Amino acid sequence: MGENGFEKWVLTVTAQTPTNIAVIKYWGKRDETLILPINDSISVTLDPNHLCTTTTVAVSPSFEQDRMWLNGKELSLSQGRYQSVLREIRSRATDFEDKEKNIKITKKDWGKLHLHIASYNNFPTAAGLASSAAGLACFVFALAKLMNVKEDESKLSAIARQGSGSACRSLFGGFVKWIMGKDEDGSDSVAVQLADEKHWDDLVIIIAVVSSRQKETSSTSGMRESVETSLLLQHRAKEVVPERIKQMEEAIASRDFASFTQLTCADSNQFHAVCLDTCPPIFYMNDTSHRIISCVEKWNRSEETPQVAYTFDAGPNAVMIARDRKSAAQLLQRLLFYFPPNSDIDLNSYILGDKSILQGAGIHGKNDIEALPTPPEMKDAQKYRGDVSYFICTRPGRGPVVISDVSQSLLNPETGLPK
Ligand SMILES: Nc1ncnc2c1ncn2[C@@H]1O[C@H](COP(=O)(O)OP(=O)(O)OP(=O)(O)O)[C@@H](O)[C@H]1O
Ligand SMILES: C[C@@](O)(CCOP(=O)(O)OP(=O)(O)O)CC(=O)O
Repeated sequence: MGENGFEKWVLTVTAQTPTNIAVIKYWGKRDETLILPINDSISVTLDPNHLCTTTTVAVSPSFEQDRMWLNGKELSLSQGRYQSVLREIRSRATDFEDKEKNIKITKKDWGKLHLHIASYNNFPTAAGLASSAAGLACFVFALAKLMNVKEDESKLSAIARQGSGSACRSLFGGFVKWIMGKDEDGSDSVAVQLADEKHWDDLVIIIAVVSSRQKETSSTSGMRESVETSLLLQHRAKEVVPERIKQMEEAIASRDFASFTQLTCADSNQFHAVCLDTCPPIFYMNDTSHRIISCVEKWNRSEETPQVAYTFDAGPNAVMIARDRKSAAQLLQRLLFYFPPNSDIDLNSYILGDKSILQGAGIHGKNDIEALPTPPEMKDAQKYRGDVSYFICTRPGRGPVVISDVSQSLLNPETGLPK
């Protein structure tokens, strides 16, 4: 290992990884431990400038056990999923040498050395914004870099998959497909990139973080119950998704927004229909979610061609994908008309992310929100003030990167403890 006799060195790597939103949903496993799905899925990676996980991993002979801190609080790594991922990564570690620092770690050493991991999500954790996807992908990506794992992103995706299914799609930017695979050991259940983030860069994504008090069923247990009880899920996985995957791949390749929207909305609605078809039924969307669907559907129908796609994961938050900046501005006007902020909230904390969309919508202050006209396609002018906590404006984004700027490390380079 270290050859300086003192064994005091700490070696660190910091990485940043995006989150993703599925447009053809993963819902249901055929293997719970390996996390193998019952159908393929497709996602869009979200811009890490607005939603991302940053993780620093460190190794040192002075560490006495594996430890992890999430958003500054220590959490246990004893959970089966973290253990599977750590085992898989360690088994692929290769020799590492830093002559300058006089550090040498052999493949065998990696099995004995302990790790410190500190991670930070720049958005709320466990709020239905897929923190587990970005988090587990970053965990795997950063450790793979530290341990000199020489496998490509698809191979790493098969490891991230064992931490959380949707995490495997966060190993790539742009548009990503998780191929369900056939092998029993899961080696062919991997993510691949369909197109990078520049392929369709007109798209603008607006997320409505919907206020919700109720505790939701976790994705893991929800999908287990659906597999056990929903006949609609069997039909969906066998008959519906395979066809939709083909059509979605074509829609993305040809930037066909009308087909993209039709498929995205239909698939989100079918996923929530499966939840209702589960016994006992699972309700992820709430009244606000339904109002957002209705607003987008009415607007799309009033236009010659669809302007916005919507999709909802295992929670009430809406993710809306607009055709371009102009339609995103018009969407934001509609959303702010129906869901103006409470009086104690300022505009700056109500619209997060790419605030330039606000300018496009002609909204410079809260007064402009109050002055918004009723959207022409709507007769109902009722407002639902405070039903949305905040909006995030973003776009399709890039995949994981290593951050070489040491000032961004979350662990102290001397002690290996959180800064
Ligand atoms: N940065 C991270 N590093 C490692 N693990 C993380 C990280 N962020 C989240 N997690 C793990 O994911 C869990 C939260 O996942 P959960 O599925 O409940 O919420 P979510 O992913 O934010 O929402 P959803 O899956 O509904 O979109 C955390 O309790 C933690 O175990
Ligand atoms: C509705 C979804 O977001 C479900 C995500 O499920 P998870 O990946 O969170 O579940 P586990 O594999 O059990 O960790 C749809 C999707 O992302 O495809």
